[in-house]
Amino acid sequence: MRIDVLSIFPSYFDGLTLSLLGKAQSAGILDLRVRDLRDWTSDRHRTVDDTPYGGGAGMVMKPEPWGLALDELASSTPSSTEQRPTIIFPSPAGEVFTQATARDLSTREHLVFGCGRYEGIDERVFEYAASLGEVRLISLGDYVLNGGEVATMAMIEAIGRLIPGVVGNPESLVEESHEDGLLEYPSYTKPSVWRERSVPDVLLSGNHALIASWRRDQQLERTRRRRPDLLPDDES
Ligand SMILES: NC(=O)c1ccno1
Repeated sequence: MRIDVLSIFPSYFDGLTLSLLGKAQSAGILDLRVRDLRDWTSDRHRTVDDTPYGGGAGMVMKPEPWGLALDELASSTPSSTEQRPTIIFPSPAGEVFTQATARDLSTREHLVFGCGRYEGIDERVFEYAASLGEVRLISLGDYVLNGGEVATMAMIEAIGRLIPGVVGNPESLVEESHEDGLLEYPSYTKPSVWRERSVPDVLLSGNHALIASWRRDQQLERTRRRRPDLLPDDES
């Protein structure tokens, strides 16, 4: 998978060279390229924003640098695919990002993330981008960040770990929160007693059927308590 990121703060993404995603890049599984949007400006001050038409506080990101940058990145979609790129703009006004979104996007060949700043990006950029690929405005949740960088980091991690070969043991992806629609069961490791707290006896029983049943019950209990909205109708 090829992932391009456009940001005026490219060093935000230095952390993506670490750990599993860093190893995936070294192994050629993930081709991550972070670019400075200012590289597509032409004035001495490398200007990317201006005042909003119609008045209002703050500044709006100018369309010109975005148009030039998206033209270049969208035209460099890996030749190995017929797919047009999926162009993602993190936005509190977008669809909510879920594990299903991550799984869907992990099947794409080319993702382009556009990180807005200030009061946002000129609306015509989203309209224009639709001529280059599939456009998705995506939100991490109902709150506002100062820009799209943190949301992009989170999405790249959630998507990247689902790409085959990134996580060593694919089995570890199966029993996770939200994979089966429920919150995951509690986990324990040695020592069996810690500060007078014991590991549940069932996990020491060696009875795999009993352990599986206990874990499912724990998932339902936790989901019922913390996220009743996720419960399937027959379990609510
Ligand atoms: N809620 C979000 O994902 C977001 C992105 C940018 N600002 O807020």
